Amino acid sequence: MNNPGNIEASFQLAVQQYEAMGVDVDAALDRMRSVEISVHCWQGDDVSGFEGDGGSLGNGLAVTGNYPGRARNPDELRSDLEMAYSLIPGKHRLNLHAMYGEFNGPVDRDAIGVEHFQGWMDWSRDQKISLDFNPSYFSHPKASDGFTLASADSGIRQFWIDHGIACRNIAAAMGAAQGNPCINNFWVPDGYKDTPASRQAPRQRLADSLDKIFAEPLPRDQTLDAVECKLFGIGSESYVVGSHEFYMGYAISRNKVLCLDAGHFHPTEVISDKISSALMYVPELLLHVSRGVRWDSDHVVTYSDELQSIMQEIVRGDYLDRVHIGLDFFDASIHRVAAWAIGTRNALKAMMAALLEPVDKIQQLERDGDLTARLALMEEQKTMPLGAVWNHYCQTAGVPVGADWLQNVRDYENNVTSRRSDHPVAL
Ligand SMILES: C[C@H](O)[C@H](O)[C@@H](O)C(=O)CO
Ligand SMILES: [Mn+2]
Repeated sequence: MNNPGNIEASFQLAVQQYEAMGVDVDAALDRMRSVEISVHCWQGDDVSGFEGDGGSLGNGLAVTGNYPGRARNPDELRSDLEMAYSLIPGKHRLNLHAMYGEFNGPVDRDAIGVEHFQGWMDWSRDQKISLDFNPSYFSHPKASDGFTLASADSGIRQFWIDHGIACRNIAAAMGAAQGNPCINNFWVPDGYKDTPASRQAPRQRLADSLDKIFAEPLPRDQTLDAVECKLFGIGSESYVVGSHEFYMGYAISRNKVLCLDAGHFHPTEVISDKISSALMYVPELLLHVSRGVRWDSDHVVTYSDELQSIMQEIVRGDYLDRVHIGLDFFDASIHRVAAWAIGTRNALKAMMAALLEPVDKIQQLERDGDLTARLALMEEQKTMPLGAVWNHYCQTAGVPVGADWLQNVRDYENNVTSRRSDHPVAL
């Protein structure tokens, strides 16, 4: 257990060190408090959803691990999320997928409505947690050949267009209820395992389907449409219809939010370097902060160089108002609440490090052509006492300091998640 007095004393020393570097720690903490991370619901149940048809995960998504105690219904998922939020400093959002509605019987995806998300909306109001949303274009019989909105079958396309329209209306209702835009992110898995004969035709169909979905303008203070590209998936190794170039062009030409997922590019390609380019041409970005290991493996976000670079880019470019930060990982080999806590705390810690940089100073050095001092100061940043400021931030936010949160998860595991059987429980 961390000692509160030591935490405060370490913080005061850290403030002096940052001040000596020209950094205003109070100002950084003020900005930090306004950073909202959209926590993804799907880490809590291995992307299963609550449609109750026992269908398996498909369309290029794979979750590995069999740690006991996944959430089996919305109440369990909400309970697990509340536990996770209690370990994370600040006020954050929830990113909900359409397959997580409360359906009380078979409701196909083209027929979902706001009523199926009323429970989530009530919960979000009570918890003061804003919602984001996603249509679910996977794990469904009408996506079993790997094609949805880009299908050559007009009936299949229409089904998924109707799903997209239904999801936009749900997202707009969520945004109206919460008083801020619900980001509605479209990830469409369509693609071929092997070399296509026409790369063009599916892309024309995808653009046409999306145009039909987005035909009705919805108030931007209620919902913002985002589109997410991908390089390849399991089973779509040779060709993904919604590639980076496809969605970059689509987002620019249709004034949409572009979603960049850290696991959706070549292994050595980083999204941190795309942020400033994309924001020259699209109004806003959504990030899916993830961690690919050799492929888009959706590992829990660690405090990696790329995570730090992503947050540095957001801060150095002054993009905090134009970049929405969401998470996208799913690991079933460790406790799922711990996965949320580790990944979200790391994302926030990296944001704090970026906010504690002497940005004006290093950018001035760069303008002056003093690249030696620029590198020297950037390197000094790496051993500044970030941990002391982070611990203070956690303590004052009323969440566990250091690794103390792990005991909370252990207690929750003993009292709650370990008592769940592996069999789904009906609502
Ligand atoms: C479940 C999510 O929508 C999904 O992970 C998507 O965002 C993605 O990244 C697919 O690879
Ligand atoms: Mn993603």
